[in-house]
Amino acid sequence: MSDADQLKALRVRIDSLDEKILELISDRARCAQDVARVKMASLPAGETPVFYRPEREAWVLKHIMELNKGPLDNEEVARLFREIMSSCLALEQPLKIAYLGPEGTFSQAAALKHFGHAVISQPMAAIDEVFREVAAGAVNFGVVPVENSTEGAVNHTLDSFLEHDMVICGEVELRIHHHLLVGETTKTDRITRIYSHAQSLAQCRKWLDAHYPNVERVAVSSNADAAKRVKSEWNSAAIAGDMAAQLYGLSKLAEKIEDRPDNSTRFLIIGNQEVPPTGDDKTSIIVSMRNKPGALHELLVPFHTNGIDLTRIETRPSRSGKWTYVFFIDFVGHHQDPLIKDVLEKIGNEAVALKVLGSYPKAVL
Ligand SMILES: O=C(O)C(=O)C[C@]1(C(=O)O)C=C[C@@H](O)C=C1
Repeated sequence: MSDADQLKALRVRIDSLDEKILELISDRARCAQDVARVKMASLPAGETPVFYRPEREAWVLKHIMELNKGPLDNEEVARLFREIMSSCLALEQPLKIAYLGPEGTFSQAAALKHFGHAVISQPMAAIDEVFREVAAGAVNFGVVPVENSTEGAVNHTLDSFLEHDMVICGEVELRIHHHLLVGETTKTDRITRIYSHAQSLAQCRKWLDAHYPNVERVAVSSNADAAKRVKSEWNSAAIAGDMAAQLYGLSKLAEKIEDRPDNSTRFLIIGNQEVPPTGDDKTSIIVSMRNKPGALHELLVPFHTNGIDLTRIETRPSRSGKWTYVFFIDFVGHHQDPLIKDVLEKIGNEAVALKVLGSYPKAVL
């Protein structure tokens, strides 16, 4: 067979496989519609069903990854199924998601990674606004950054948890790649100013010291805002990610300029929905202890004696008294697990205040 004939035969095969895939996807979508009907029928009149089920979504994605035999890698296969599930859920209920805007931020990329593209994503001007939109019921969920592997905690997010009653329903981790972006009119040899968010400037500090030591670094409210500014300024550049570059039509003068190649940010999904255990969960709590010597030790002992894996501990001023502090703690397990229940009870007995922010499936993607 000639190359042209081989290509033709392979494309006929691909067409026929696509038809089968389409049939199967449509079948799956009809199943999701039936699921929605069952969820609605099983509720007393007036109550809204819970369509979005993070614990089930985590199971589906993990199951697919376990079954996968290649040639596509696990992450790629899970990403495809993430989008299929996102479209199926949109048939049941289109989710509204608030994120730290403007459009093109890493928070938006995190929201789409977690929920897929079949959601209505709404940019907010500040982290606190994301919390307020969720609390007011104007959106179903919010996506907020909570920690970066290079720069540490995002304090605005931690402080917002002290002011709002919110449930953490999930987490998502995003590898953060920064690029130096310029517009069509930028004179690349005469750059005098580089815009970015303060965290991003910090994440690229060494690269900037080496390549643009004498250029002014200007911190703005977001990377996307930085990208927007360079469009109209011939002597400036921005540090931002792929989404912002695409959105504002900028090109990359230098790629992946973050100082640490593993630079990642963890985001939290906030809402009003308790998530049942999956067997592979994390829990986040806020605790304030009495201001006395050994208070932190006392707090940590029950975790240690029960072999519970702490994944993060952060301290913030409590806002209710001078020199008093609260601890934000993440650990492995679900607050409904008997062992975790026991530990929380012990801590609760010693603490001034203890609040479970939520238990949620560990990030799958
Ligand atoms: O299993 C459910 O409860 C569904 O609604 C179906 C489905 C899916 O497409 O697999 C859709 C949305 C949920 O978040 C979880 C799973």
